[in-house]
Amino acid sequence: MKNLMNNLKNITKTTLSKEWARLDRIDYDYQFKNGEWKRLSRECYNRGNGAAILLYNVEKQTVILTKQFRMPAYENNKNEGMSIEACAGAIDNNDKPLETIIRETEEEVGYKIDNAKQVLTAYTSPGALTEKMYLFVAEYNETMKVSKGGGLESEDEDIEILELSFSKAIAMVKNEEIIDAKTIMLLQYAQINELLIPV
Ligand SMILES: Nc1nc2c(ncn2[C@@H]2O[C@H](COP(=O)(O)OP(=O)(O)O[C@H]3O[C@H](CO)[C@@H](O)[C@H](O)[C@@H]3O)[C@@H](O)[C@H]2O)c(=O)[nH]1
Ligand SMILES: [Mg+2]
Repeated sequence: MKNLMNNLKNITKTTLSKEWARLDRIDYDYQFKNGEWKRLSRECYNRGNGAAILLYNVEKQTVILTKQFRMPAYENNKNEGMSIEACAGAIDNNDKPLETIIRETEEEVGYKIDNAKQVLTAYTSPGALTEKMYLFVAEYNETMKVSKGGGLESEDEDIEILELSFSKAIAMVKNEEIIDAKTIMLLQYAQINELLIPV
């Protein structure tokens, strides 16, 4: 690919690990603001992009979230392994974010949605991950519930489905029971744009 930045050249990539996802070391010459060139090196973890969705119900003033074990969070803090998150999934190579999120919503929480709106796009950790997340919202109701959800056994997913009042979810952000970034962004998006109103 053509290099669009003229303060960057001689980019080489070395794959350090390639099991579930790929860890590359990328070496490059970088020109600082003072004009000086220097060879630098950064490790980039590539597990593709992702999509996440906040399901909300205006009549009931509720949202659907998931709870699952996350080893990286547990590794950081043994009390934080069980993570409360908006439904989310990795985007397969040729999929569009919308296709991914429709599929993941059915697999993880059992709702067949027809109307999802993309509202935010965010790098989740641009110093370390190549991942960009596409964030959606959609209304849900009981007529859309088509299966029990819980995730794919074939992928060893073990997902608990939570239906919470919006007020409770916002309170859980404040008291740090919800500490997943994409989930906080989506809940705050809903609050700022008054999709739901916490009491
Ligand atoms: N064997 C194996 N399985 C893995 C590994 N890493 C993840 N998995 C499993 O692969 C499945 C992927 O499930 P998805 O629903 O597609 O993704 P996700 O884990 O929910 O991640 C979503 O949210 C993340 C941010 O919190 C995003 O990073 C990601 O892109 C995606 O949107 C999960 O069951 C997960 O446990 C690994 O290193 N080894
Ligand atoms: Mg998931």
